[in-house]
Amino acid sequence: MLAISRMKALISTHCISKTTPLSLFSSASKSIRSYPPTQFRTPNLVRLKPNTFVPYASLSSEIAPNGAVEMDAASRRQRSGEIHVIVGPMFAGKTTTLLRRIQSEKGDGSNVAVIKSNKDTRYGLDSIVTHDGVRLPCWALPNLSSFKQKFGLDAYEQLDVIGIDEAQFFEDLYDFCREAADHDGKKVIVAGLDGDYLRRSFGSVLDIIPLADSVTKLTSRCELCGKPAFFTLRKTEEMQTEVIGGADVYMPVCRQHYVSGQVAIQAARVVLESQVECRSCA
Ligand SMILES: Nc1ncnc2c1ncn2[C@@H]1O[C@H](COP(=O)(O)OP(=O)(O)O)[C@@H](O)[C@H]1O
Ligand SMILES: Cc1cn([C@H]2C[C@H](O)[C@@H](COP(=O)(O)O)O2)c(=O)[nH]c1=O
Repeated sequence: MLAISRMKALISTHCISKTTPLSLFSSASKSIRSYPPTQFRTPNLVRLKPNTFVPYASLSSEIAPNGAVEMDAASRRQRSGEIHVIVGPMFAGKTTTLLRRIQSEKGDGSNVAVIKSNKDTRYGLDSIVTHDGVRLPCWALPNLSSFKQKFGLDAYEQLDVIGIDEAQFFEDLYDFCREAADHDGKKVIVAGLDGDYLRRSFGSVLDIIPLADSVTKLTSRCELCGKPAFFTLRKTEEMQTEVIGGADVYMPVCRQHYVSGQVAIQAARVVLESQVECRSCA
């Protein structure tokens, strides 16, 4: 109770109205600069991008000849970031959706960058590529913490939107997304597998759901019956979590075919293992 009344007193001494977001009380943002959600909109705010509002008084930006509002680095840092997560099984269109959103942001005049894991070397390291062959240049990195340094600190300041593909392979996903959205004011769009071939949580993708503004779960088509597919079946006998591959190794399946597929694969594995044992006995 004491703590709550102290907090209330602290808040009232700042003379902040009821509509002020809590982020304004963080030590990092002492002045009132940016207002994230639409419900906090007040008449003296100007709209820069969807869900980005900055008071006229603090606006430090220029109108480009094409009409786009160009923000300086300080304004970029002070506005509110966003995190959007796209999940689903393989072949569900996660990369396609990420690519479309990034291209749409670019079309709106945002500075964008896309990162993918350097573990996935299927289509080379310089682009993210959908299963349909659509590609976009990207940074292939071993981890996300190296991005700022590699991209360059000045260039990072200028970024509005960061896309992350194959997010399940990044161990530092949670810290990177939180820092980029909460402190650096970036919009982060993350695409990745929520589950592995055994339907276990994959990497840190599910850990960032509590940080997210939106979560989109996509489905594919079951390769065996054409019904909506929620899961990824591994067709080979490898048992480690990470095995890079495409349609040669994996297929999207519905619940019924996931269960029957797992039984068939397990039976095949038993047969193979007994054959190996027989050979070593002979
Ligand atoms: N075996 C397959 N099953 C389903 N879709 C496939 C398959 N092979 C290629 N595709 C195509 O892949 C597209 C999705 O590609 P992509 O966006 O890269 O998916 P994800 O990133 O979710 O794996 C589908 O729209 C479909 O046209
Ligand atoms: C299910 C599953 C997948 N992987 C790998 C296979 C691919 O290289 C990527 C997923 O790519 P996509 O863009 O979603 O098509 O992840 C894995 O290593 N382990 C798994 O269990």
